[in-house]
Amino acid sequence: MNNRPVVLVADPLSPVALALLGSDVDVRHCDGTNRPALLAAVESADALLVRSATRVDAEVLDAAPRLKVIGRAGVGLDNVDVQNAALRGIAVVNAPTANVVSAAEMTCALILASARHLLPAGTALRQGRWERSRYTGVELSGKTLGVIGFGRIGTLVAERMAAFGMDIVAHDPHLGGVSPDGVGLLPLEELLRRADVITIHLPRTAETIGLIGRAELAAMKPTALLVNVARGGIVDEQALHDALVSGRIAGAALDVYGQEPCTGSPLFELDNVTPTPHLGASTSEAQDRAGVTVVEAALKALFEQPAGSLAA
Ligand SMILES: NC(=O)c1ccc[n+]([C@@H]2O[C@H](COP(=O)([O-])OP(=O)(O)OC[C@H]3O[C@@H](n4cnc5c(N)ncnc54)[C@H](O)[C@@H]3O)[C@@H](O)[C@H]2O)c1
Ligand SMILES: O=C(O)CC[C@@H](O)C(=O)O
Repeated sequence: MNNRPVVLVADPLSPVALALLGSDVDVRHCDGTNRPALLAAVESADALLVRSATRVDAEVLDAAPRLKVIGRAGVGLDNVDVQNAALRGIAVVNAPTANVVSAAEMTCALILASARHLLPAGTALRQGRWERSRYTGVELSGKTLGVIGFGRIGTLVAERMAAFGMDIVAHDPHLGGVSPDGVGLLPLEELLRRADVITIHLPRTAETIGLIGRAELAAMKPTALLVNVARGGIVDEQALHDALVSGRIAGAALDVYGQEPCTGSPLFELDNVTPTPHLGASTSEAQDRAGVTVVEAALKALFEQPAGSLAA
């Protein structure tokens, strides 16, 4: 069928979501991280579907005269120029709840892995070294978890880690001093001083970039573990490297990086760092939910008449 709206899929989406696109649209694929390919393909696109890898900035919007809707299959919208899209009348839809359980479970996995040195101990064993005393860990029960950003994922992490016997404190200035479930809200400096494990669950915004830098790392306990499953750039990676090398803090687990994909970093050389390649949302359940949410929203934007235009 000719004249079908073109839906450009620029990051891998779940097969369930792709099947839902159906035959009323012309589905095309490109690698959104390949800039020339993206700029060429978006020219004929009526809808653009992405995850976190494709950057949808002014240059992409300039190259997309037909675009009506951008679907972001996940939570963070920091890779989409939302304001610019709005000025052009392009709808932007995301899936704000689709992957939050997966991201929270990933965070808990990284907290446990860091506390018990699972990655370096397993790596040593694969290399033939049985290093039991080197990898003595710490218990989490009775320790304090500091959650920076107490929204959907931060709350889910707190609930889960409370089941391990952790005391929970949080920092979130946007909650107006009132936290769900009576969790103590603290100023950032106090949380940094008190927490044994600190986990970050913030959007990347002008306000949060560089929020955890040298001064904040210096305020933490020398035994502290820092976990970031939110966004790269919120933690200053050079300052973190220095703090980990000098023993200023004990360890870190990172799912996200200032530049992605990140295939080489001095942080990856350190035994007390547990790195993962932005896997927080990478479960089949989360990807199905996120993909279906944005496909449904994109089809609605393409085929439903906006209110007020029906009589025209
Ligand atoms: N690693 C992954 O795969 C993965 C998966 C999902 C989400 N994420 C990231 O996690 C982030 C958080 O997701 P969410 O669903 O919990 O979002 P959310 O909007 O529910 O919660 C974010 C919280 O951060 C708070 N906040 C904003 N600025 C702050 C600041 N300067 N200091 C303290 N708190 C601040 C907000 O008030 C809000 O309560 C997303 O924006 C996304 O970037 C990563
Ligand atoms: O699956 C992805 O692309 C990661 C998405 C995740 O970082 C999010 O913000 O939802």
